[in-house]
Amino acid sequence: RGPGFKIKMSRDIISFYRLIQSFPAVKLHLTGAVMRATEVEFDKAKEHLKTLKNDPGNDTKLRIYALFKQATQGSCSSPKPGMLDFVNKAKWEAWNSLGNISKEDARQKYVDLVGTLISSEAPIQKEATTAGDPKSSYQTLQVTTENNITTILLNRPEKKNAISRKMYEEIMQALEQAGKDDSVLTVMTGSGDYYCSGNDLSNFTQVGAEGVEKLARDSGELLTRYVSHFIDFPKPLIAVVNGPAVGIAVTGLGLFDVVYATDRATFHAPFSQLGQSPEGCSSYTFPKMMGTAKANEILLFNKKLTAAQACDLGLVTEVFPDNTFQQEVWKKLRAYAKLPKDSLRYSKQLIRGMEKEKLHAVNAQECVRLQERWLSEECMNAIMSFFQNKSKL
Ligand SMILES: CCCCCC/C=C/C(=O)SCCNC(=O)CCNC(=O)[C@H](O)C(C)(C)COP(=O)(O)OP(=O)(O)OC[C@H]1O[C@@H](n2cnc3c(N)ncnc32)[C@H](O)[C@@H]1OP(=O)(O)O
Repeated sequence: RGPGFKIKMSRDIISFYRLIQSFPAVKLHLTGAVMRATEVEFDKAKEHLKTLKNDPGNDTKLRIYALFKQATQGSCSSPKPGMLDFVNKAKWEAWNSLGNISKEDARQKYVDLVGTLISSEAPIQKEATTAGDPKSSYQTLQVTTENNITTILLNRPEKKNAISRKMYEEIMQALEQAGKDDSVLTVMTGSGDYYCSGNDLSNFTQVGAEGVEKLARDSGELLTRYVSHFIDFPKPLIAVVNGPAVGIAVTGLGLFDVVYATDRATFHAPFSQLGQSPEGCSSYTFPKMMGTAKANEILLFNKKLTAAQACDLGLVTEVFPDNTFQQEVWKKLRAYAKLPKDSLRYSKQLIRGMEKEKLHAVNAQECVRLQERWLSEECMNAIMSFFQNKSKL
């Protein structure tokens, strides 16, 4: 058996490429211009294989493996591995299935197969660098994909990442893209010292000619759509809470799958102080998560939680010291992002699926109540106070 047999079949394409590289050097006894050219192509194909971005799947990997073995060692003559040695048996079968095809034929097929894989990726690479790529056109966010993780960075640090109307729209757009892209995990985090100070209160000061009723209706519609994007998000969604969180940035956490927080973070949902009522499905998720009595202190009486308290109540998964927060969290996330993508998606859908209908109903009900609240004197006074610098949370 060659050294490649030590490697598990389920590893990604990079591991697979290492497997191929670890084989003994190819010794070809070929003569003549045409055959030497094929040898050069074969070496080039090995190099090209390194540049593949997407895992071509186990069947193709087995085919590449078999062609490589046939091209370099000839027909398979090793004994068939035992029934329970699944990985080596699959490799042996792939190689053996090539029968007596010549080394030259196998080499040519290897070159052709790698060429097909590379060219099938070419349009995707081109698309990702197009100037009009929506990922690079956000005004209030920075969206990046690296190590199988798409990160949505709330990027209005000068306003403590308060969510303007533009930002609501851009977050929805970023979630739609992240839900469809090749990443395994999606992360939301904040730039600067805050995670997010919640709704930008100036959203309520831009009253058009059609009056405040229209503004309240539009805001209700916007909020319903916004929260729905979290309810329906198809893959694991993780909040990296890098600092204080306020309002909808707290209530929406019940719709994330994992929440990591720095010990500097606080969690504050000051609805009654603002003359408003809960949103982000928190009127359902918070009592369910922590019990009604604990939820009431937060949602009715504006109790601000420390990160440790939020963790005890189940709103936060784990708290980290601020000085090692980023390092520890990202190390964890990079490891999670190596897990099989589809398995994570389907598992999330099983965990959340039964609740979706209920969550949409709660969202709709909360938004109807808020439309009424935004027109109330209590709410208008609170917003005026903030902008007259009379009140801060
Ligand atoms: C379309 C409608 C959907 C509605 C959804 C329903 C959602 C509800 C909620 O989210 S309710 C929660 C709303 N948030 C707040 O009430 C927070 C208000 N902000 C504050 O109390 C404070 O700014 C603070 C405690 C977050 C931070 O205080 P401090 O550290 O002293 O910083 P500054 O106050 O100086 O803030 C810097 C700068 O940012 C502006 N800013 C901060 N948060 C908001 C905000 N939520 N809305 C608008 N602007 C905000 C602040 O005014 C300062 O701006 P300036 O430098 O003065 O221009």
